[in-house]
Amino acid sequence: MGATPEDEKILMHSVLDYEKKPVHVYLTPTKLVIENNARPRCHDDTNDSLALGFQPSSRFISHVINLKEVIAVRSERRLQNKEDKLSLNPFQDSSLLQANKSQTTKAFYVYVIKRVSKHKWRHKICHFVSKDYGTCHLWIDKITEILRNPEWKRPKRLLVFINPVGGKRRGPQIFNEKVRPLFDLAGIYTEVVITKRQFHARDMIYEYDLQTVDGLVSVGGDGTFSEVLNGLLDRVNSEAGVEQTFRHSPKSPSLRIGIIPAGSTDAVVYSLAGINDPITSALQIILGDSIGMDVTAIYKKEEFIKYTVTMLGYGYYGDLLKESESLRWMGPKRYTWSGFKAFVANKAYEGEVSFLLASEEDSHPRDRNVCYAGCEKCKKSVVKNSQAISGKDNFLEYDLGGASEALPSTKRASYMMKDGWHRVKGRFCAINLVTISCRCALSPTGMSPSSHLGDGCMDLILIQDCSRVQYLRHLIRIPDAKADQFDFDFIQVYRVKEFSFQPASEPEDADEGEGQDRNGCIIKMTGHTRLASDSNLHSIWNCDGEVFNHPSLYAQVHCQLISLFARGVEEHSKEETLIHCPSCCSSCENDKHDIPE
Ligand SMILES: Nc1ncnc2c1ncn2[C@@H]1O[C@H](COP(=O)(O)OP(=O)(O)OP(=O)(O)O)[C@@H](O)[C@H]1O
Repeated sequence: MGATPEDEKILMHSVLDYEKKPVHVYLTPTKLVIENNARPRCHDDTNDSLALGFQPSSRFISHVINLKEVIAVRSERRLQNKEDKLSLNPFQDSSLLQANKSQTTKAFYVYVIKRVSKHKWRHKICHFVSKDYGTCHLWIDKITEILRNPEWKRPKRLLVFINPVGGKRRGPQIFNEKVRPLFDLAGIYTEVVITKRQFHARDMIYEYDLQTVDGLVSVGGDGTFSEVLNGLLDRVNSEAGVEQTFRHSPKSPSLRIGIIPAGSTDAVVYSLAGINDPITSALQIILGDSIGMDVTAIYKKEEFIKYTVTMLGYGYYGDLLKESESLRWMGPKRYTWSGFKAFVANKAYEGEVSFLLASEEDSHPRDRNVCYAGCEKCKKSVVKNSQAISGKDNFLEYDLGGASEALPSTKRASYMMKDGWHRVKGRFCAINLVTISCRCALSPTGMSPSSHLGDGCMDLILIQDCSRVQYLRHLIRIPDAKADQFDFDFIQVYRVKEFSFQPASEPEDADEGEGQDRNGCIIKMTGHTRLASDSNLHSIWNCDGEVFNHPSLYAQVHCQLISLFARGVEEHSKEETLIHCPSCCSSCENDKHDIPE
């Protein structure tokens, strides 16, 4: 049961029927408190709608509804009018409707979210009946007024982009059947655009009057979200006069982005919510949940290419993507097949990786400190980052010595140069750089399970040239939440702020080092001896699931550059408490008002 709101101001009190029993109901600025009828009455029940000063007592409270988790409140009459017009009310089963027809004006419904299983949200309907029309409408008006509290930042108007070809091509259907009815219920106006081509969403964001909306919504996979993100960041930076030069400091947009998963991998949504469930994501948008997420800017040499949020993968994940692009007709299964082919090919690529370590002494990719909703590490990082930005160029300000000592037993084969950069040269099966954990259905804890959404760091995973058996041992640990997928001699992991890669075979190698101290030793990672062939010379980069053909790449992360309509992954133990909340489990179990999936 939630905290007793005895210390909260009581805005309203009435005796109402709830679950067919008379109960005392109290309204506070944040809660609806239901007290069972065992409490002795000290008020005239016929005129108690504003019985201020009558406090609930924790001894009698049977149910607390958190108003921050209320989607909407509706009168029964409004629902019945809608029912008459549409002949089907998606939020109510017909038996309940029939039963209530005799009380057309005295009942109201409170739609509140409920947690139905690990990370999955639905909504339930709490049905209240008052003695008269006036009391009923007083309750509706007062709750509606609280829900409109501007501090709760709930969106009222959204620009929605739906990719009709992403994933299993169900984007429009998912939006119309699962999301739109919830947005309508919450009174959110949407302008919907079904994208007609690649970059349609991005180009439209460049032109659209963004002042007229409270947020953008991407209905699709990671590629669609990436377009929306890049469109918004390009637009905001262009308007702010920020040139996207090498290592620029992008401006943070005030508009938030929501994501309704309808793609193949949905790694961003998975990492944000722990599940790729369109209804859960829609409910978090409605509640106005906000979370800051890191964004990585990537450059080819010094030329800005784009912003990314999930992963940059060279070698295994680059080859996998290259293969999968020609197999789009297979839908999401193409990744399994391409992954198998890339595994069998077992290629390794030569090059030099350079990186600037993060200064967080207490943080590294193997610390098992998972990022959950309300993550303290992310909260601290945003403050620390804003202090760093307000200082001068932070390029050489990281405490590299401290960070080096703090890293755990990870095999450290890098060499730190005088300029603070670490270098690793060798042959790599995979170079993976993740900005967030990159969870997905195949890997529920992600490519880097301890990566944070908003700590201003990327996790660098270097997989040295190794045998198929060794690589397979690593791969099979990825979906296993208890195993350490990085605990191998051929894998190194680092938490970094900046990164660059130069392939050994690129002609541009001749120019490298301009303006930087490149003197000093490079520790070589020795791998298996292979016969070099042309196809082994270089891979491509997999950037958020999109191909980037140029092997040399530079990446810099920006702490919580973007705000999303999301809550973060709720910790399982906390969720269980909520699911089995003794005060509400009976109404949760009895609820049968889900939108059909
Ligand atoms: N009408 C369209 N026709 C062709 N391509 C489109 C259209 N609309 C959007 N796109 C492009 O489709 C690409 C793939 O979309 P998306 O990433 O959403 O799906 P996915 O690849 O199946 O999912 P995921 O990225 O999660 O694996 C994106 O790059 C997007 O720009």
